[in-house]
Amino acid sequence: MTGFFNVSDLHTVLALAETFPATEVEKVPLSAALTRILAEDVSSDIDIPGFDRATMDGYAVRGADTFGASDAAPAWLRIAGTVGMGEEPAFSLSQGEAAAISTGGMLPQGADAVVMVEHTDRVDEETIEVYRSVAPGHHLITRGEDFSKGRVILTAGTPIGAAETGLLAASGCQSVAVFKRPLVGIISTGDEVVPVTETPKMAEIRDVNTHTLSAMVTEAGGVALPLGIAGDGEGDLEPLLAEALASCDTVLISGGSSVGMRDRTLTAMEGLEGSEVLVHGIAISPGKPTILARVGGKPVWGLPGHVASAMVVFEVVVRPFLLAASGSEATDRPKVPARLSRNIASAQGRTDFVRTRLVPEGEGYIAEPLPGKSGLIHTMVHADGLIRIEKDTEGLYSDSQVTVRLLP
Ligand SMILES: Nc1nc2c(c(=O)[nH]1)N[C@H]1C(S)=C(S)[C@@H](COP(=O)(O)OP(=O)(O)OC[C@H]3O[C@@H](n4cnc5c(N)ncnc54)[C@H](O)[C@@H]3O)O[C@H]1N2
Ligand code: MOO
Repeated sequence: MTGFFNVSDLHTVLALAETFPATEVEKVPLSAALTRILAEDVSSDIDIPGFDRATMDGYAVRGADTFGASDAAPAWLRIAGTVGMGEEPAFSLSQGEAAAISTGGMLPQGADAVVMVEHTDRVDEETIEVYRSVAPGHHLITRGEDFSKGRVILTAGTPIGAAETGLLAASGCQSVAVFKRPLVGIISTGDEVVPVTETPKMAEIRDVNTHTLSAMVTEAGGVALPLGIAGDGEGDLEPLLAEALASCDTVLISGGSSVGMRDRTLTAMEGLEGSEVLVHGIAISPGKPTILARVGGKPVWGLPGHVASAMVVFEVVVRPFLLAASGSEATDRPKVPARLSRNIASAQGRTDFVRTRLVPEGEGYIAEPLPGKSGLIHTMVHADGLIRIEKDTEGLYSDSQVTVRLLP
């Protein structure tokens, strides 16, 4: 029987991510750029904003003209004009002058501040009283204050969220260069595994992994292509694997990655032309029986069949590869500190990922490890995050401070 001859450390496996190429680049309209990963640096074609702009309704003034102004001793200013929205003022302010302006209006030449309308009174058609002094720069956004022309405003590798979309719009990007979403073929294996459409007979189970893995691929920015269920017989997996490799950037096979008599994933991978098995066994728990092969430059993964193991391996191992392939720089999940509710034992020599619930306690959280076998999906349903226990640690004591990596 084959054994795990060469169990690799997690960091050694993760370092392999950079040996796989990123996906190609495509241009998408700005309206379709949300959640995509920027493939090139973007700079603005204009200063943003392109002019000094009022942030309050009131009067554009020269700040110095208002110094010392108060309710008891207001400053008197002459109204030189009114600024129209979207119009460049055709006049400038001289000493002792003000211009009526609305929020977003362009300051006339000579003005360097805005006084709010509620701090003024109109004496007559030509004159206002100002009751507060305003320093130069007050109540305005200066030209280029958000971004200046030609400066890189977003770098390649940035995930495009709502704010980035707004910035791209402000800088005139109608179409955006993004990495293509990696297409991920997903195959389940096992004579006992039946599709969701069937009621399992005794000794059969419904296919869970196709669905959890598809969801996780989508969440990681990929496109999932479920390809069905392969039986455990000799040659059952090969046609689906060939189909996956012909069309996909990455392939995930769940089940059959261990050392049992019907575990054929490794054999199928080794039988592919030009395949190179890079990993057979990772020093993590759950997830030790994980395989990674390179076939035609593409990663082909054999994930454990146990439902929670497959999810944890995807989260801590496969996801970083997918993000790297999508050009994304952001791989870390948010983490929160928490107080551990009980002792957790851990074997030396492997990195453990403990499924954990978070219970609010005062300003922070208690981390409650979820005991449960890795074949139980409910442990993942109830988990808010994972506690990582390093391989040279024997365990963690109750009440110790831990860091919980949040699951989406
Ligand atoms: N002698 C040993 N046996 C096992 C070891 C070991 O080191 N020595 N490792 C165990 C661990 S840990 C895991 S994890 C599993 C992984 O085994 P496989 O990847 O070969 O997976 P299977 O045997 O095919 O299935 C395991 C389990 O998961 C169920 N399964 C499979 N696919 C699906 C699916 N798509 N949806 C739902 N459930 C699925 C399957 O019915 C089995 O119950 O090996 C241990 N054994
Ligand atoms: O390592 Mo297995 O993946 O515990 O369930």
